[in-house]
Amino acid sequence: VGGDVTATPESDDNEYLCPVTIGGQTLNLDFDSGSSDLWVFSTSTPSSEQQSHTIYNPAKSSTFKELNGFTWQISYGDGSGASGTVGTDTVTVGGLTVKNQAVELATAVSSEFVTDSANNGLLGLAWSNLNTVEPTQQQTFFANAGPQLQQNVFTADLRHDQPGSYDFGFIDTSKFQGNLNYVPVDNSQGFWQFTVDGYAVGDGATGGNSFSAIADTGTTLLLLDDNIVSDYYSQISSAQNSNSAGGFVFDCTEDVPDLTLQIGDYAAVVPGSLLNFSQNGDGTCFGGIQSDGGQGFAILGDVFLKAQFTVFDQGNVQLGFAPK
Ligand SMILES: CC[C@H](C)[C@H](NC(=O)[C@H](C)NC(=O)[C@@H](CCSC)NC[C@@H](N)Cc1ccccc1)C(=O)O
Repeated sequence: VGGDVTATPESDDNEYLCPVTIGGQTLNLDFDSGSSDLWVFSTSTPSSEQQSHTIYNPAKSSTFKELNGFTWQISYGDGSGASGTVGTDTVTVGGLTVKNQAVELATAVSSEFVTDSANNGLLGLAWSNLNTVEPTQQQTFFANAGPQLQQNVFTADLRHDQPGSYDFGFIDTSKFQGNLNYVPVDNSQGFWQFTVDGYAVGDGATGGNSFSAIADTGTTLLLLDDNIVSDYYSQISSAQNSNSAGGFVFDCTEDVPDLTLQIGDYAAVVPGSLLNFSQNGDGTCFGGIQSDGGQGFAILGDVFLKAQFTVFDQGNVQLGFAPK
């Protein structure tokens, strides 16, 4: 058994949204391999915060069960967050159904979520030890689905400015070139965390120290150590770190170099075209590479994941990468 679901980018590839059916109601959610809570805008969300969101109404679901007294509260690296109550329901993604899946109803959401009207909640795909439900931590959709999957994996094929896909339970070899390159994952902190062995800017030599990174489908950009960020932008003459823009910008006319991350034997190339991320409207462009804020590991978000086909292998606790 498996599932295949379309991942549709918001403008500027800011997020990728996928239809999820919960108790017969379909909402578009942000699939997030950097967290482990499945939460939704619901009838429990204050009407002032519901705005133009699609909301889940547990009262209309014949399979919803309240988990009395259970609560959740999550904070994200960008300062956003949400909290609320918990129940279970039947959740279907691309034809793959999990019964009695913990569904977290938002009673409060931060402004970033209120104003992001295309995003009606998150479906966490990190490891269940990151789930925030109390008093009893809950399993993710992927953890619950694992036993019924032909292969205990999901894959991500995100694209620039066009729909991509997530597949659960199988690896579609038509979606990538060559062979998959696997790297072991350290899931002790709940992330899909692994080691990057070096990097190269443009066609320069591969160097640098090895560093830790997480694969995070719910983060837009490619967030790296400040030293690597400085090295990269030193190759773009007009680049500057702009407080008003919130990061490194450069003239849109510039030729932006590729970045290669060496992951074991695999050279993961992120083409310059993806590293010229968006236009600021004043002739400058915003870079796809930005600082990881010094939290001790890099966050390989959608800018990186658009350039690779990625296998999140829950059964073997490893990640697989291949060019597309
Ligand atoms: C400040 C909070 C820290 C980062 C930490 N939280 C986390 O690590 C959470 C689970 N994950 C996240 O904050 C990040 C990974 C940060 S690595 C430290 N991934 C999920 C994020 N992209 C979800 C999102 C999607 C769309 C809009 C906004 C946010 C904690 O709770 O301690």
